[in-house]
Amino acid sequence: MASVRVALVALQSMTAQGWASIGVFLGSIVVLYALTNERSKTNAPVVGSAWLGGYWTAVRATVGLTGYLEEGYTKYKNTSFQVPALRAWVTYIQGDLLTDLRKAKDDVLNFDEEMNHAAELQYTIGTAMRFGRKAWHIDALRKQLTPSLAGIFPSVLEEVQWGWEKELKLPELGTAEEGKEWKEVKASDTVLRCVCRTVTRMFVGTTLCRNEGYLEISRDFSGTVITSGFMIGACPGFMKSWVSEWLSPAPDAIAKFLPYTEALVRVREQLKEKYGEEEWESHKPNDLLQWFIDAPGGPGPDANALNLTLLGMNFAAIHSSAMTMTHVLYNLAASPEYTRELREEVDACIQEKGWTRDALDRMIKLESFIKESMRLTPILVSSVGRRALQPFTLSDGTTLPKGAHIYANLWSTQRDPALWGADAETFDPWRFSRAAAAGEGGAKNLFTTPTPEFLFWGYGEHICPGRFFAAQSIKLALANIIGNYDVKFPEGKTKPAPSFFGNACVPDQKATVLFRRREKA
Ligand code: HEM
Repeated sequence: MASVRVALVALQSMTAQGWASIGVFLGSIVVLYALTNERSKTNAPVVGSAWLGGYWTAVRATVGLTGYLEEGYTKYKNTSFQVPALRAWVTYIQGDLLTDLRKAKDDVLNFDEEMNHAAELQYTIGTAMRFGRKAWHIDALRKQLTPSLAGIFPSVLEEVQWGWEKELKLPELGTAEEGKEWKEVKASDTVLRCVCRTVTRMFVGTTLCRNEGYLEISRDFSGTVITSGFMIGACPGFMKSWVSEWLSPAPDAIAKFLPYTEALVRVREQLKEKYGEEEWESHKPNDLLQWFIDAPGGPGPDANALNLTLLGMNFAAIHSSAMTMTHVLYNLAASPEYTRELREEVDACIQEKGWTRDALDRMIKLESFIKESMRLTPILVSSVGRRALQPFTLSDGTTLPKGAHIYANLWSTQRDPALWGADAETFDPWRFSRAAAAGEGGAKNLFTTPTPEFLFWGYGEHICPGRFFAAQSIKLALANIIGNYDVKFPEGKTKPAPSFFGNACVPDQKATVLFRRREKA
């Protein structure tokens, strides 16, 4: 309050000269903004207003991009349109134009450059960690992680079950504490903590996935990168490097993470020497760090390079999975009628196959429920972001100059009645399991299959390589919740609406849900 009072007094005593200086400063920011962003403008129609170089629309789109996406989708179906953002003009495509985006190679429409620009990675993380430059780490995810999903299933299961027990700390049923068995927890925090444990177990194994210090750095890192990237992105180009001096989370996180990575690598090298090359093969850990060390073309046991790449992977994996899972958990807590049906399926599969991957694969309704949540509450409202490295013309005649930014309109596509039926806006949990049971759609019903209608994981060459792991972990965590706990919203509360920030669709960060142990017959 005191600082507000000081500010008010300062404003009241401001001279005409003071006001003029503030006006000139703000005006220069808008002019600089307009001049810098003009370069990314295309000849596509503008949705919103080009007034003040688009600055006003850009400010409004920061928390209301979906409104512009819907307007553009309705007006320009199958063609492109553009909306200004604080960091640049962005061209959105939809419908048939997705084929252009899928076919374009990186030397024309580039993934890395767009990710670096969107999250200002060169300022927030540093150039050494730029997202997709080292293809060896993507190869490791595709060639090692996905085929290892069955092998790592028992450890992921153990971490999921241990993590939820640890975070919820529920009293046993029938103990003195009975009657207080419902426990209220902040949903987004609890999910983030559990997801971080699971991801860390897969990344570096058991040594660190229960180390609270390590988990804290992992959790905080991506969140800080995202928020500081947004703030830096909103500044005119000449200020970015200066602002990032204050905001970049990279140096701190890299320094804190390094001793852990060094210790892990050192122990592995010592063990390798002890066992000898041949025996090491059957003893070495089955985790991401080891796949990175062994990756052809990778850095080998260079702890500095591995440290940066692991942090980059944290950035890609943790908040994306946690936000997705929180959206799904809200849908679950909001619908006890669906939980009953899901529980029947989970119980039947576990009874027949135990807690195995086979059982999980048979939970078709659960997968449908999760996919429906991903469809209506995705974590990004536009995806498949690319930056033009050279001029490129889309098949509707839109010309992208060098430096232009292009995205697929995920939000409107995933809720278009022409693609999903008249009830496109309704949460229909069995939409995909029903189609599968009717023999319609085949693999299109799976929650990991990208299609031009389901852009949740991206599309084309850079489709998320972690999606099979992410989807399996989320499904497993949900099956664990349904099988072992009851969950609902507190009395009088319903599912909270997400909030929108830039391109992100963020599940409510404050809402609570109630958990209790499930009473089993
Ligand atoms: C629900 C969780 C996740 C979501 C929604 C998600 C979504 C995405 C999306 C939309 C892209 C861009 C694709 C494109 O532009 O076409 C992407 C790329 C990527 N994702 Fe994920 N992701 C998730 C989890 C993960 C996990 C768990 C990992 C690692 C284990 C991961 C690693 C990556 C990497 C490395 C890329 C860059 C691919 C490249 O450079 O070609 N993601 N993800």
